[in-house]
Parts: sequence; C-alpha cells; structure tokens
Amino acid sequence: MIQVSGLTKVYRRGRRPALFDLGFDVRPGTVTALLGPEGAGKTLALRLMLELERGTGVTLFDGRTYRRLRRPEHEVGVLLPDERSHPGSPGRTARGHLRMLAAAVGVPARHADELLEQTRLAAVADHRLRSFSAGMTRRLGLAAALLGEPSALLLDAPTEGLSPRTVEWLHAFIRAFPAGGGCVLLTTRDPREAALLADQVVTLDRGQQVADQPVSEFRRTRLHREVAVRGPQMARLADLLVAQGAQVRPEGGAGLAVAGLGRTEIGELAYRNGIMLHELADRVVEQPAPRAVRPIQARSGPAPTVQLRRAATITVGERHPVRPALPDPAVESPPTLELPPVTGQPLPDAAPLDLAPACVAPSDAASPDVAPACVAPSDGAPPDGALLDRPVPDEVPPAHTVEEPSAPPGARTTRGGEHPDLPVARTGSPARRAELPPPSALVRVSVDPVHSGATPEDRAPAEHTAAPAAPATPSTPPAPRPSARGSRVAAFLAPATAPAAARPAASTDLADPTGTPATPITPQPLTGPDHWNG
Ligand SMILES: Nc1ncnc2c1ncn2[C@@H]1O[C@H](COP(=O)(O)OP(=O)(O)OP(=O)(O)O)[C@@H](O)[C@H]1O
Repeated sequence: MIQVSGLTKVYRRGRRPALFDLGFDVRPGTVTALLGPEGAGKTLALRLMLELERGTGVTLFDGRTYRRLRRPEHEVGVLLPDERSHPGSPGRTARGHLRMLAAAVGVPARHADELLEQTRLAAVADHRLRSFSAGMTRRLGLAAALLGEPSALLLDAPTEGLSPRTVEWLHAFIRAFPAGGGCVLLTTRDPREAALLADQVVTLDRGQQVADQPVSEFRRTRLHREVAVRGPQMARLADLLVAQGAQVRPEGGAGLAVAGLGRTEIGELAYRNGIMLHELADRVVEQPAPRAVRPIQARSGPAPTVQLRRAATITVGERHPVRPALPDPAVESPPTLELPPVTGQPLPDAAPLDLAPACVAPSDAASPDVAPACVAPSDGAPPDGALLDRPVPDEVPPAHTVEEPSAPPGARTTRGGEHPDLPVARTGSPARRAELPPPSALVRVSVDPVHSGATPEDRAPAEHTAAPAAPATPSTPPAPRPSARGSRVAAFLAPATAPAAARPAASTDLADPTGTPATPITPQPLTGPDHWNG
C-alpha cells in the first residue's frame, strides 16, 4: 500500500510549484498510472516519494516513509530514468552487475542469476553493459529493482523508448506483478497505456493533480472511439454520414474522423453509394485532460519560522519576506476543475486495439553508476532523523500534524520541506484525511509558539520538542506483505498458474465505456536473441 499526500515542490520562490498537493493511494494488488504530458511533474513526484528530492508532503509505504523503511530494497523496487538508461559500469557484465547489487541488497548471488533468467537476460548475462540496447538495459534495471522481492514497484516511464515487442513484454510483466498482492505505480504520457495497464489513473497537468479515476471512468471520460476514413469522395460521404446521425470531423483534404457509427456501417454506407474508400480504421482518441481553473499565484504572507533539526529554531522571515506561490490557505477544498464534456460514446463493434508505442521517446538522462534498487536517498535530503519543521496552523489536518507518544503535549510536527509557506498539512478532504494512517507513522513536528501566535501558556510544552531521533514505531502494523519471495516474478513467469486474483483482468479495449474486462493479457516469453534489440 502506498499513500501519497500533499506532495509539493517549488524550485524557485515566487514561481509556480513544479508539483502541488499531489495525493492518491496505490492499493495492494493494483496498478496505478500517473499520467501527464511532458513536464507535468511525474518524475518529480516519484523522486519526492522516494525522498530523493526535498519538498513537502508525505508518502507512506505500508505505513512508513521511505527513509524509515528498514530494508527499502525489499519493500520498494524502483526504476527511475537515470538507472534505466545506465544501470552500471559499462565495462561490467550484466551478471557481475546484478551479483554486486545482490550482495549490496543482501540476497544470494544465485537470486541474481534467477532474475537474469526471468527477465530473459540469461543469454547476454556475460556481455558488457556497454553493448546493451535500451530494452536490455531496461530489463536489467527491472531485474535490479526486483532483487529484494519488493512488494511495491515504482516505474518511471518504463516503456519509453522501447521496441513494440519489449513494450509488450513489459506490459505483461506489469500486469502480472500485482497478482501476488504487490502494487505498481508507473508514470506514462500515453493515456492509452494508462488505460491498458492501470486500475486507477491519476492525471497530472503542469504540476497539479486534475483527476484520480478508476480506469473504467478514465476510459469513459478521457478516451473515445472513432473511425478514420479516407478516400477521394469524402464530402459526399460526410453528408451521408451526418444524415445517418454520425458526428463527422474533417481531417486534412481527404479524411474524416467519424464518431457515432461503426466501421462496418460506414463501409456499407460507402459501398451502397458507390464511394471508394482508401482507409477505414478504428482508433481511440484522447479527450483533453481537465484543467484546473484556479491558477496558483504568487502572494505575500507573514514571515515563517523554520525549525531545522530538533534543537535549532531559525527565523527566516526577514531574509525571505516574499512568500512563494500559494493558493488561499483558507480554502480547504482542492481546486475547482473544469471538466470537458463527455463525448465518448459506446460503439457496438469495440475491437481490441493495438497499443502503439506512442509514448516512446529516447531516454536522455545521464546517470550515475548506481543501480536502481540501491539508490540511496540523497540530493540534499536531510539526514535520517533530521527534521525541517515549521509552525503548523490549527487547521492542519491530523494526517500531517501528529503527535508522537514521546512528544510533549501540544508539540506538533510535519515532514520536512524547504518551503515553509507551502501547506504541507492542507491536503485533501476530511474523508481522505481519515483514511490516512495514525499519526505515529509520521514524523514529529514542533511549533514555534512565538511565530505561530501561541499564548505563553502554550509555549512551555512546545519549546522542548527537540527530542533525540528515534525510529518511529508505527501504531498500525504494516499492511500484510504479499507472498513470499519469488511469487510476483513467478506470477509473471508462469502466468497460466498465477492468475491475477487481486485485480480484475485488464481489458485491451481501451475505449470500452463500460470498463468490462476483456481477455487478460498473458505474458509471452520472447524467443531468440534479436528481441533484445529494443
Ligand atoms: N532542477 C530543476 N529546477 C527547476 N525546475 C525543474 C527541475 N527539475 C524539474 N523541473 C521542472 O519540474 C517540472 C516537472 O518535471 P518532471 O521531470 O517531473 O516532468 P515529467 O512529468 O516527468 O516529464 P517527462 O514526461 O518529460 O519526464 C517540469 O516543469 C520541469 O521543468
């Protein structure tokens, strides 16, 4: 179970946040897609979740933040852009690379060999990494992420830049993974890929979450089916189609996009009227994502107080009189959304569609020589146990403002962030707050009573909140781990014997407005060495 709440990141004060108040859950046995165009903040969201980037908000993996996971590689498998493009030293063999990672993760070397088999890399296990194609590199990154048998996978644009055949393999893997009770969070720019893989689709636009929908609703509202028609007599055909009640949109000089009539009916209509056709094809098109109406604007505000670590209190208000962009803190509800009209219509001849690799793009990241599963949180994140605290207003919801048993009465804390103005605690509806785990799973907070307007009576307990760091003990037991080692990968390797019981079979009919599951995709082993040239 992954719970994301209030993730926010501002790169420059006064600028629009690169990510603002992202919140969603990834339930066990499901796949969630984080969907958005280029620059929407998908990668940033994953980096914030893994505490590779400083920001505000909280992400809990089975009730703990990533930093507080005892053995993170055994809980969360990660495939980020850096790792997927350059998994390790170019002169090292795949086997040597994975065995090294196995030693670091604390699993036997033979498990690395097993994963090479499972990701179909055995044939090239002794090849140097410099000779690996993008597809092979991605598989190796996936093998590294799976070394610790994690219950959750975080995959950033996993199919980007891969050949259709490797995409197909990876899709099958992703859909099979939750069968053992694990969960997958992946990012993608392609709505069709989201519809094909995910149970839940979270849509991001320019850093703002604009939708969090079950896939059936996503298909109904964001995808719709139409027929592409081309030929030399399109004007005449368009008149006939409109007379039949179809919605017709011209496409170029000799093309039409037709909604409301099936391919067969259109073909028969053309035939009966002696109209020649050059093309007649089903396709799924995307509706524009809903846009947030209220933009995030810069404004001034009172000076904040930031408490760094536990003992130090630093007032930064004089140095930073202008506060970064924020919406009105009095508004508790999420931004109003302007939803486009639903124009998708169920059409009778809903045939399964190919998933074209429309989301592919060459990966560009230069990378450290670090394997995904072994990436340690860095990049300025505070050391373990360190807090970056700040005053929290009274209306802060309990999900972010918590009291640990060891903290003095009245002491509050929130997970550290670099922007004291951003409303760490102001996320989600009361209902969502109630869903979040009890406070003890979060980190400690303290209030500077001077700057928070507390009375002198209030100050005493608040001033000594700087207790030594101690590993948090969640008051709730972590969600039951899925099956034992190997079960999830085995589910992929032997899909016929490991049906995805925890989630409905995904449908390849992307625009199916009913969301009715179709034939599940069965992972197909690839044969021959040439398929690695992905
Ligand atoms: N170091 C940085 N400094 C300033 N802005 C940044 C920085 N890193 C990312 N951004 C901005 O944050 C936003 C989110 O970037 P991010 O890489 O998360 O987008 P994305 O949705 O993953 O895009 P893509 O699909 O292209 O990978 C972008 O607008 C980007 O320009």
